[in-house]
Amino acid sequence: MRLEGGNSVILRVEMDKQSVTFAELVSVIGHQGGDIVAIDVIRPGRKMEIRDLTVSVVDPSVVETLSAAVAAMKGIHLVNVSDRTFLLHLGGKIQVQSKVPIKNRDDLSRVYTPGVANVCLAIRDDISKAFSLTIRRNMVAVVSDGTAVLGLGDIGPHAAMPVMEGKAMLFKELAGVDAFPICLDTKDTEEIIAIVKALAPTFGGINLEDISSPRCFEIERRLKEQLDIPVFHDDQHGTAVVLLAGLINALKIVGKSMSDIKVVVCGIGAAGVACSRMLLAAGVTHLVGVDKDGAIHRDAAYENEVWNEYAAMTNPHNEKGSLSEVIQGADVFIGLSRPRLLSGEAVRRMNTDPIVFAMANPDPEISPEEAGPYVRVYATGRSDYPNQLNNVLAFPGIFRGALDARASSITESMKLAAAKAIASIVTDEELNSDYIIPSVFNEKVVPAVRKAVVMEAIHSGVARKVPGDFRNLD
Ligand SMILES: NC(=O)c1ccc[n+]([C@@H]2O[C@H](COP(=O)([O-])OP(=O)(O)OC[C@H]3O[C@@H](n4cnc5c(N)ncnc54)[C@H](O)[C@@H]3O)[C@@H](O)[C@H]2O)c1
Ligand SMILES: O=C(O)C[C@H](O)C(=O)O
Ligand SMILES: [Mg+2]
Repeated sequence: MRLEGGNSVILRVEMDKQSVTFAELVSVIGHQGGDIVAIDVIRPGRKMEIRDLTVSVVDPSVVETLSAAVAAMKGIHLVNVSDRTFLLHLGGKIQVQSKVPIKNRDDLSRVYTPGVANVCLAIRDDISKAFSLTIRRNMVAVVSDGTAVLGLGDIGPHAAMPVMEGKAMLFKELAGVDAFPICLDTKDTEEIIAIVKALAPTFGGINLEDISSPRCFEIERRLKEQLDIPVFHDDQHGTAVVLLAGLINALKIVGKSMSDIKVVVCGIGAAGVACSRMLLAAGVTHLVGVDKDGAIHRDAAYENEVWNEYAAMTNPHNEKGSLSEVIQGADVFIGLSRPRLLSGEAVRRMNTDPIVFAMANPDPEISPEEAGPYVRVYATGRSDYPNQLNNVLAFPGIFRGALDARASSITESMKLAAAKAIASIVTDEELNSDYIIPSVFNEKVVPAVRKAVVMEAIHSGVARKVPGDFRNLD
């Protein structure tokens, strides 16, 4: 059995108490490398009893032998073995909830016909009232076509849904933004643009997610042109914001500056292109991008037009070759590609105090175990290692700020301000190689990002409203 996210399983067992004791069961599980961390009695009984045992294992590969040993015990019927992560997904992770109860005719006639009609007419006469009188004010669409889901690739719209539901949960839990996942059964650029455009009256913002490159660039650009609400491709810009925040702090640890470092970005897709642009805007000059066929350089004519633009703005020495060649002497590696593409041996050939951000999800380009002996600062996109560089640090606060300022778009300066805000949460006293970026659970993150985004929205003229808590600020 493959354990998904966490090393524990739930065994549902039916016990015949006349032929087996609980102590015997505990002993068999312990013998097989399992540790019972929780017990729930599902159906009590004097003779037969059903219990759910949450069993933690250090090595997930023992689950099969452990289950077989339990199933083989006299007086035990192993009803099923479930992964806690799968159980958590039963029936999906979010639901729609009403804000007001409907208890009587009076309530009914106000939330619904006839009362609702006047509200509709008020919006017909002044469309901006949709922001005050409907869910639009606080509602974001999380839109995916399932073509670049995490690092899993094109797994389709149905399989993408758990990630999109997860993003919606994070919006709500971290920033109070209502978000709805929408997985589209089309990969056609024109169709996606038309559908999202048609959906826009329902939403105050559009978060594009896990749409593969290069289509994602065109889809985002065209939707930004056509819509007057923020359109934000999270894998590009959320990632770039967090990456910059992490790099600002990592460079303080190694005492290097943006203008002096050589950066190698691996995976020049949605995230890789946007992160590279962000780094160039932040002052990096020596940046080399590497994709499947090696370094992106100016002597090639790429079918992917974005790579031709990329070649023009990066790789100052027009380096060619594979990742293991161009990594030579690099100060920073940024992985936004696939698992296990970087070897410890390659990291050994980087400059002194190498910084490795292996951000592919769910499995990084190099594991912490392999990178450990050679790196000075190491980060991944995952929550189970130190230094989680994940766009979840950015998108909730960015949309919170954009919605509160009723911004018509999210500008470059809003993103830059968000990156600096995230970086600044880690104080100089706290900063160390295992703490370059605040935790997702750090309660300062969303307010700091929101504030930075609102201020910049006002300065850059895209705010259509000044939130109450900003009215008396200069
Ligand atoms: N930590 C985060 O916050 C975060 C955010 C966004 C994306 N990511 C991760 O980054 C990866 C890319 O995401 P994306 O949305 O940009 O996807 P994408 O499909 O747009 O880009 C992936 C790129 O990797 C390239 N690639 C594939 N094999 C390669 C190889 N052997 N060597 C070099 N490049 C190779 C592909 O050609 C493509 O250009 C995924 O693993 C994703 O989970 C992480
Ligand atoms: O979903 C994540 O954890 C981050 C990012 O959006 C990704 O696609 O990997
Ligand atoms: Mg994503």
